[in-house]
Amino acid sequence: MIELRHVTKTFPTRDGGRASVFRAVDDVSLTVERGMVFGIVGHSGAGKSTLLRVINYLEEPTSGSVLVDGQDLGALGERRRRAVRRSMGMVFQQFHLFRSRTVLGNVAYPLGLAGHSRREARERAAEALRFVGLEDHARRYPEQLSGGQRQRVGIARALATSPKVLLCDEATSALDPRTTGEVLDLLKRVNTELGVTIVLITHEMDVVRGICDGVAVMADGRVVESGGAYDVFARPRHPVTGALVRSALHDVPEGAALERLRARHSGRLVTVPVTRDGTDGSGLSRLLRRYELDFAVAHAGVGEVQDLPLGSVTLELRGPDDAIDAFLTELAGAGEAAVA
Ligand SMILES: Nc1ncnc2c1ncn2[C@@H]1O[C@H](COP(=O)(O)OP(=O)(O)OP(=O)(O)O)[C@@H](O)[C@H]1O
Repeated sequence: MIELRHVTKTFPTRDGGRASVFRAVDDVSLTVERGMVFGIVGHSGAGKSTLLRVINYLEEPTSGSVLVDGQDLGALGERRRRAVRRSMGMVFQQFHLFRSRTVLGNVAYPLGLAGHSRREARERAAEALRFVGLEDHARRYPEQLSGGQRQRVGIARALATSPKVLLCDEATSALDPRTTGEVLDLLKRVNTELGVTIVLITHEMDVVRGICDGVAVMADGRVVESGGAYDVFARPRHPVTGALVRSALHDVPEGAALERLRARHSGRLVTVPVTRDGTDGSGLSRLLRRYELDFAVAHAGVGEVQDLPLGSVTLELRGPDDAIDAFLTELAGAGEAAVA
């Protein structure tokens, strides 16, 4: 388990020529349970990378504490702190592989640093490469691999030392959508088959949607909300979360998209959320039948988070005005309608 208690990280800066401090991470407390895939999301500059680097003390927090399995990293001696740090592997956006070493050499490298014999290092590296499906590429050099394969080498290297935790810094941001999916599937396997806890940071909601159990949303150095991935996305309480969710689902027509819908559909438009416990298709159709309303689907964006449906459909309602009003009132009463 990883526990952050009131963690703050400041950097010296100059404010109009005056020495000042910048709070990259500002009083963050959160808990990542063992065995979880935990996502930290937010826009660029929100403080995600700094927070991730604080977790394994690549950056020492200015104040607050980081506890890993109950051990306060700030209170440990150098030797024990290094041992805890070694139990956390790291995966980077730009892979950070040695160009002059083979794939096997790259994966074996941290094992050599950790004091394993050359033979043992190579055996364990070969095992890690098998896990990521690159055993046939062991003798190649990073340049001869695709971006997705390079990242799989990066993951194999992080796994070679058998970490309990994997910290992933925008691990898929340099990859195309299909390769992103493959790397996410691999990370999910690392989690379920090897029992490794994963903390990942990303600005892509699709990454979180794909594999995260829990999520924390960061803005201006702070965690503005956190919880189960589905709950946070289904009921965003902070505008940053709302914007991130909308940009991933594209489910609520706004601005020019809404104007285009209005030009195409002369009837009343209503956007209805689709959630696991809210209006599902059958409840909606029952309600439409009850008010004898006809409809056309104007827009829809429904995806999955943690294997559960999430999104919205926008309907053009057709029928008498008073029936539509009554329908909308009932829908709003159930806390479900957002009229477009
Ligand atoms: N070593 C440093 N010295 C000064 N400022 C820093 C340092 N590291 C980070 N910062 C500042 O802290 C803020 C948060 O940076 P951080 O990289 O953690 O954000 P992020 O959410 O990961 O964004 P990005 O995805 O763009 O990297 C930024 O404004 C950045 O300029």
